[in-house]
Amino acid sequence: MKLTYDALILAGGRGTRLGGKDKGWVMWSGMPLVEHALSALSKQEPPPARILISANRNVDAYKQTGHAVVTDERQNFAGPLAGIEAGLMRCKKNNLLVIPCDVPLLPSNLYERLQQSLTDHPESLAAYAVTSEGPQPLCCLIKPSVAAALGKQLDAGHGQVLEWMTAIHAVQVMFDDAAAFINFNTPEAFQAQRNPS
Ligand SMILES: Nc1nc2c(ncn2[C@@H]2O[C@H](COP(=O)(O)OP(=O)(O)OP(=O)(O)O)[C@@H](O)[C@H]2O)c(=O)[nH]1
Repeated sequence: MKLTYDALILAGGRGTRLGGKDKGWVMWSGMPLVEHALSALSKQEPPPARILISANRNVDAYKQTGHAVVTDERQNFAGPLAGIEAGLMRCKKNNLLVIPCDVPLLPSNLYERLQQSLTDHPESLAAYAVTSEGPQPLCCLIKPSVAAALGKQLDAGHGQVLEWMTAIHAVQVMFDDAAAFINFNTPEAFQAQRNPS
């Protein structure tokens, strides 16, 4: 029997390196990044039972995608973990696949590989992607039972994602295709990808 899971698209950041733009609505290859993220999720096998969008601006526009929008409980852009915390408040049963909105080329086996690794390591609370370019801790699958520990971590002022993943002994899952995890977070990154094949 295949497991059911939910997904969370992180689109709640400041977008400072893109001049403060709301990254989910920045266009690339004919679509806003949030639509690329939705497309990447629809290609997962199986696709998520439910998709949540973590956003702190343009909430009504995100709702127009037809998915539930979750805003951070913490003020002033406390970072991606604050978005994950708010997502987990709405997802108490299923594992949660987290993806950032600014990684539009994600592989279609992201969920399958991360879930397999959690199945292989049942004691683990999370699994995240790693490529030859380094860890990609925001491309992760987490168990809902981690919510309380995450809240405490944030209360203590520790917002670093990799630090948290290390603290909870998350499993690393190696993906060969580093290009699939390219982060579109600077004007240069968009420029470099202007003509995708
Ligand atoms: N919910 C939520 N998501 C965030 C927050 N900060 C960053 N993110 C998301 O986390 C992912 C990685 O974000 P970063 O690139 O580190 O930060 P950013 O704010 O998007 O961009 P910069 O300000 O240029 O660093 C993106 O998908 C962001 O939308 C936050 O405070 N809350």
